[in-house]
Amino acid sequence: MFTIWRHPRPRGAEGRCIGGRTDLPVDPRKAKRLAHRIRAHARRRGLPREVITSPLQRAADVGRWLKRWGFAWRTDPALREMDFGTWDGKPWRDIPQAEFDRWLADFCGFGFEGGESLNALLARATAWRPPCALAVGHGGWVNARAWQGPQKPTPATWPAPLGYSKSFTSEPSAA
Ligand SMILES: Cc1cc2ncn([C@H]3O[C@H](COP(=O)(O)O)[C@@H](O)[C@H]3O)c2cc1C
Repeated sequence: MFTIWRHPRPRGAEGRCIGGRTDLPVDPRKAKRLAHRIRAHARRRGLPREVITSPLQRAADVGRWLKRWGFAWRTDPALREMDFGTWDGKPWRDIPQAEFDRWLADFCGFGFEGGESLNALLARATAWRPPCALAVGHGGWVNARAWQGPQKPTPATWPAPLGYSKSFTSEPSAA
């Protein structure tokens, strides 16, 4: 079993398509606050002081605080948010409606011009093996890990992301 937190609210995300290619900063006080909560979570449950995070700073900065407090911290690119390709970082309003409609028409297979399809994210998140009980990552990744199917996600069934700094506990996927 492992618990993954979504990173704190980053700076500059409003109205933009922010994915695995856009490395937004996070307020150090917010990163420290989440790190405190993760440390308390580990202490309450007697968990090893070990954490793994996405390499993107909005998640990694939480790992850096925990490292200062004696945790073993490492990053794993497999925890990155979905790569939205040429859309990544752009204001949603700047993405042509026709392109957006192409995505909605092929929600899981659409590749975002040089990015990663939702199918690929689902495969990546499902296959991930937790090396420790504590992780910090991203909203889309957590949704992909939590997706139970059997149907493939659609624009109507894809859930809203976990709130910033909120957690999800997942059973290790049975191999
Ligand atoms: C299919 C899909 C649709 C999304 N729409 C937004 N996000 C995701 O990408 C953004 C960045 O996530 P974070 O802030 O946690 O790094 C958020 O809007 C989140 O919901 C999506 C992710 C996926 C996979």
